[in-house]
Amino acid sequence: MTVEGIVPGKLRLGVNIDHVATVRNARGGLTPDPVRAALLAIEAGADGITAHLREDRRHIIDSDIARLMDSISRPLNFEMAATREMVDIALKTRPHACCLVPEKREERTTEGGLDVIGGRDRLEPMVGELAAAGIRVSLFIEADPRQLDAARAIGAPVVELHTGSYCDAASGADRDRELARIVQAAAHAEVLGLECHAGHGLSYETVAPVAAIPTIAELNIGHFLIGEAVFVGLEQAIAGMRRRMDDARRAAL
Ligand SMILES: CC(=O)[C@@H](O)[C@H](O)COP(=O)(O)O
Ligand SMILES: NCC(=O)COP(=O)(O)O
Repeated sequence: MTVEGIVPGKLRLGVNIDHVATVRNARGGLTPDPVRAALLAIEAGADGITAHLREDRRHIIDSDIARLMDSISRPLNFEMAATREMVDIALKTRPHACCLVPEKREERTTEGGLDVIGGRDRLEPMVGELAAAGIRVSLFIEADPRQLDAARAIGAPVVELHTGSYCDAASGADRDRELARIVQAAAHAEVLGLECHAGHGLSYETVAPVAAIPTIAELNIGHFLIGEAVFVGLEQAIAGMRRRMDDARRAAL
């Protein structure tokens, strides 16, 4: 299935619009509209849109997903917990892609990767159901080769490496260590034949070394871009990220 916005070999940018909805929900109204943000992001060069429908609907709500499906011309990457409720919503909605992420109501944001090893029996049938519906399934995991092996074993074609520990590292040495884990995991994904994405916490300061990893096909970035957009606008914020990604990838080739 050819999907507009997916060019083989290009490092794609998926813009996560969750936190436009966070601002909207702060007052319970209709603005700022995350769908308008998605349309502007696509105009600014986003290759896809990511939206996380959390169980507690703290930001993206069900009608946002429906309106995104009706409005955007680029692929929707629907982030969701691995629950029956969310699988049923995904099967009804049929987004281009689903990314299964761990979720706890008490967390401020995603705290870690999906435990595919421990949750294999529960995850494998869900991956199968979503894939059978023509949805590209990715698993949001730590940069751990064992989790990649498990993702491959249950038939997920894509993994997204959690870059939070790398982005949040307290020192240069810690950041270098976390980056090395991501580099090794991305290489392992290629050996396994898995498409490799990365995301969480990426910013202008941290994106280049991850974008330089040649086997990574897509970066999903949201919180930093929405924050930057408060000061310079969404188009300029995205253009700045796109430029840093492309410069890093070009320098690495
Ligand atoms: C999985 C991930 O890292 C993010 O895409 C996720 O959406 C983070 O959750 P919040 O957007 O609620 O912070
Ligand atoms: N899966 C990562 C994502 O979609 C965006 O994460 P963040 O940039 O909002 O931390």
